[in-house]
Amino acid sequence: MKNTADITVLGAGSYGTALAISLASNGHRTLLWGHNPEHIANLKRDRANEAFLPGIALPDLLIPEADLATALAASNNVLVVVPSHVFGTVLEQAKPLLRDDARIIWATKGLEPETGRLLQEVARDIVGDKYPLAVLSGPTFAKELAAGLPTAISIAGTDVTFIKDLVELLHSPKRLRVYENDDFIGLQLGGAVKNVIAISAGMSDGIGFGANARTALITRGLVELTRLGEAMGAKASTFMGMAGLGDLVLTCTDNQSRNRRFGLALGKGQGVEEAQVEIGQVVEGYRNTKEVYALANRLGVEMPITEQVYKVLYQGGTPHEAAIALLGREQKSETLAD
Ligand SMILES: NC(=O)C1=CN([C@@H]2O[C@H](COP(=O)(O)OP(=O)(O)OC[C@H]3O[C@@H](n4cnc5c(N)ncnc54)[C@H](OP(=O)(O)O)[C@@H]3O)[C@@H](O)[C@H]2O)C=CC1
Ligand SMILES: O=C(CO)COP(=O)(O)O
Repeated sequence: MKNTADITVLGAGSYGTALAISLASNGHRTLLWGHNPEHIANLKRDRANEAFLPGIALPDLLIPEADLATALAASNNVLVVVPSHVFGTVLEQAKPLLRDDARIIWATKGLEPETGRLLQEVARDIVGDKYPLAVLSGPTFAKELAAGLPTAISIAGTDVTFIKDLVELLHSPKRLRVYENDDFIGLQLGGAVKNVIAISAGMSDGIGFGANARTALITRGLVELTRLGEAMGAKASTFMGMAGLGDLVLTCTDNQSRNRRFGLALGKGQGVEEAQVEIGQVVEGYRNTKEVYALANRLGVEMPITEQVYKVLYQGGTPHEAAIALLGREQKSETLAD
């Protein structure tokens, strides 16, 4: 069989598979690489990813692949969809196998563990300046995307041609609307910070608070994200789009979100570890709360919701204490500067 593809996806979990399904459904030959050969063998046998997206058939043009070298030789377009804590590791593995004309995009939502660096910095550090980079961000639950339900998403990066080609590959007039955006930093940051705010919204609902509290958290979470974004050179207007408000509303309000479900479990009194095990998939906000909180402190940006989530996850605080601390803050006017 020919070893060429229009795009190679790295990461065969929920979202990597969903994006690969979407690309293949658009008529593009898509290689889907996963690091576990047994999992890839199951995908080939079942023509479905029963572990992550049960019951959804893989289109004929989606080719599961267990060998990284084969996957990376097949296409110059490389879409990375692994959790943020292994993003660097996977790029390190990929680096010696990349084609000269490779172009790298990721749909990972998070920051580098410990350093809190944006993934664009991690990628540049590992692969150098040679390859165009891009990010995909926005409100997109894997299951709905894979099922072909209408979805919209944003894309930004370092190279206009790469972005245009990616829009061509991803956009579907029937299912997926892809918006070009010129704020590379803002799109990455939105995807990381919304995870933290979704945990807070889940905690609030888990405690038994109502729609008023949840909506206040989304709204003030957007203020925190915008403040941090502006301090990092992003545009405030980006956060009124797909990767800001869009992803906040999605993940804070719907139980498909693992970050929200994690918060819900904590709000109901479950422990951090127990809640993660029960969810069984990546909960990016768990690690990313630490990175976002540290980043805010380094930049002197006030992020009270993030601070309270941090206290619950890492300092033994309870969701009730977090709520009391937020409600008891000093009165202020509703402007970004405050
Ligand atoms: N699911 C969604 O709806 C969305 C997810 N995202 C983002 O996409 C990223 C991936 O999330 P998602 O697919 O949902 O996560 P899942 O938990 O569903 O899957 C993660 C996948 O990554 C694999 N993996 C873990 N470690 C490595 C490694 N070292 N090398 C290669 N593969 C590895 C896992 O394999 P194994 O099972 O063997 O550990 C698994 O297949 C996250 O940043 C998430 O925020 C963004 C938008 C939507
Ligand atoms: O990023 C997502 C939707 O846009 C997925 O959210 P969770 O990681 O919380 O499930």
